[in-house]
This record gives sequence, structure tokens and C-alpha cells, in this order.
Amino acid sequence: MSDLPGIVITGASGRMGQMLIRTVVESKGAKLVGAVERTGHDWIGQDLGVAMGGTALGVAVTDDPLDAFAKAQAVIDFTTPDATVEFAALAAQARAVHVIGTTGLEETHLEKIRLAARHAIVVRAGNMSLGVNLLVQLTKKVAAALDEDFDIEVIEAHHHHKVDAPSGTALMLGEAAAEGRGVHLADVSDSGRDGITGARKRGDIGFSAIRGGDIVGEHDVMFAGQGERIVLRHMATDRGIFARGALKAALWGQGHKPGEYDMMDVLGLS
Ligand SMILES: NC(=O)C1=CN([C@@H]2O[C@H](COP(=O)(O)OP(=O)(O)OC[C@H]3O[C@@H](n4cnc5c(N)ncnc54)[C@H](O)[C@@H]3O)[C@@H](O)[C@H]2O)C=CC1
Ligand SMILES: O=C(O)C1=N[C@H](C(=O)O)C[C@H](O)C1
Repeated sequence: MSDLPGIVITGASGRMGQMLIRTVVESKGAKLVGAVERTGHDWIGQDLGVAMGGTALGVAVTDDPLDAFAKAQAVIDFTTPDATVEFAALAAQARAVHVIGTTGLEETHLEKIRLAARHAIVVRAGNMSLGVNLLVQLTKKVAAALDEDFDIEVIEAHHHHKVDAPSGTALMLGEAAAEGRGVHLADVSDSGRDGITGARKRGDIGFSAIRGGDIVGEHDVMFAGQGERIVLRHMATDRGIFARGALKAALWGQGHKPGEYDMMDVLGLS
């Protein structure tokens, strides 16, 4: 057995789960030691490689997360908010780094993750790609340089399966714009325009969401002024960028102190 860090992937059959499995299996810096799916899923009990339509990987898919986490140094989790909260407590119990990519988390979920992070290393980000994390920094800078004569709009587009809006990335970008302006996003966020909304309020940060087809993830931050517009854009065309970022976070987390970190810490951008 190699002494590379052992990784468990939760939500193994999902769009991100399968991409993460391929990324870990191909990596020279980590080994796959477990795969978790929800109780009742067809893949439970099957060899993961076979379930994915390939050759056996020697890892059986399980619905017992604690048993899987106990064998791992890190858990990479792109599932649902309720599952992620459950996994946060179990990863802390197993002393495994918990990398959270799940979006759509509400304050009640975030509070439970914060509790787990008192005893565990948690790395959480609504987007694990290098490009988006750079875009967050750029957004903060441009927002700080411009005043409220420039209206800020965050426009995102995703595949038709996505269940949450605004996307986790759009919220990161909105937070960065608000921080650049020195305001709280909660005080200026406008995400539900429909009907007679009235004119745009000066200083608001607006969000629009497109859902369609197989769009992996696209984000624009628009600064719209009089006679000119600045648009910062990121386009994801391959989920591998998120999976590689998540694996980097799992390895970075080894040996760090308990606490909640993000990709800015991992990428050295903070
Ligand atoms: N932070 C980032 O860079 C990115 C985040 N995401 C987020 O990751 C999440 C998952 O996205 P997708 O893979 O597209 O969704 P998906 O629906 O394809 O996959 C989710 C998987 O989680 C499984 N699952 C649900 N409850 C479970 C439980 N209790 N135990 C074990 N498995 C469970 C489902 O069966 C499914 O296989 C979403 O919140 C999405 O927004 C997606 C891409 C990048
Ligand atoms: O659900 C997705 O697919 C994605 N979710 C993340 C988000 O909510 O921003 C990241 C990426 O855009 C893909």
C-alpha cells in the first residue's frame, strides 16, 4: 500500500463525483480509498469502476460515510446542502480534511459547518477553479476603483439540471463586489426581478440566472456606467477545473490547523 493521502468522494455517481473520481485515480499525489452514494442508489455495493462503465477499481460504493471516512485523510464533497452538513460532522469525527464544493448552502447549513470546523480542517468554496478565484480578486479591485455611477450586475449561466440560484460562484462575485465597495451584500443584493420592479436602485448589486442545456458554468460581472461598460468574464468548458482545484485543496489541507479555509488560502491569493 502506498502512503499517499487517501481520498473519499461523496456523491460518487454525480456529474462532479465522476469527474473527481477520474481526477483522483489519475493523480500521482493521492489515492482513492472510498466512494459514497445515498442510501437506495443503484451503485451501492458495486465496484466503482464497473458502476462507471469501466474496469474494476477495487473500491466498493457504500452508503456508510463514517466507515469510508475512517480510512481517509480527506473527503471531497460535491453533493447537496443536507448531505454536506451530515458529512461535516462525520469528517470531523474521522479527523479527515473536508473539501466542500456543494452550493446552495443556507445560514443554518453554514452554522453547522462552522461548528465542525472548530475541530476539523474544512476548505469550502462555491467555485474551486483558479480562473474564478482570480476573477473574484479582479472584481473586488474594479468595484473599489469605481463609484456607484457604475451599476454592478452578476450574470450566470448553467446547465438545466442546476437546482440553486444565484450560483455559488455568482454569490462569491457579488460578495467581492460588495467588499470592494465597502458595503454588505445582504443590504444591496437584488436577485429576483420580475414584473413592475421599479427603477434600479443606485448601489444595488443585481443577479441574473440563465439555465439551459449542458452549459458547464459561465459568469459575467458587468459594471455599467453612462456611455461605457466593463465586463469581467469566466467561462468553464470542462468540470476538470473544479475537480483539480478540489484535489489541490484536499492535499493542501493536510497538516493545517482546524478551521474554515477557502480556495484563496489554497491558491495563495488571499
Ligand atoms: N464548488 C465548485 O467548484 C463546484 C460546485 N458544484 C456544486 O456541487 C454540487 C453537485 O453538483 P453536481 O455534481 O452537478 O450534482 P449531481 O446531482 O450530478 O450530483 C450530486 C450527487 O450527490 C449524491 N447525493 C445526494 N445526497 C447524498 C447523500 N446523502 N449521500 C451521498 N451522496 C448523495 C446524489 O445522488 C448525486 O449523485 C452542487 O451543489 C453544485 O452547485 C458543482 C461544480 C463545481
Ligand atoms: O452546479 C454547477 O454545475 C456549478 N456550480 C457551482 C456554482 O454554483 O457556482 C460552480 C460552477 O459554476 C458549476
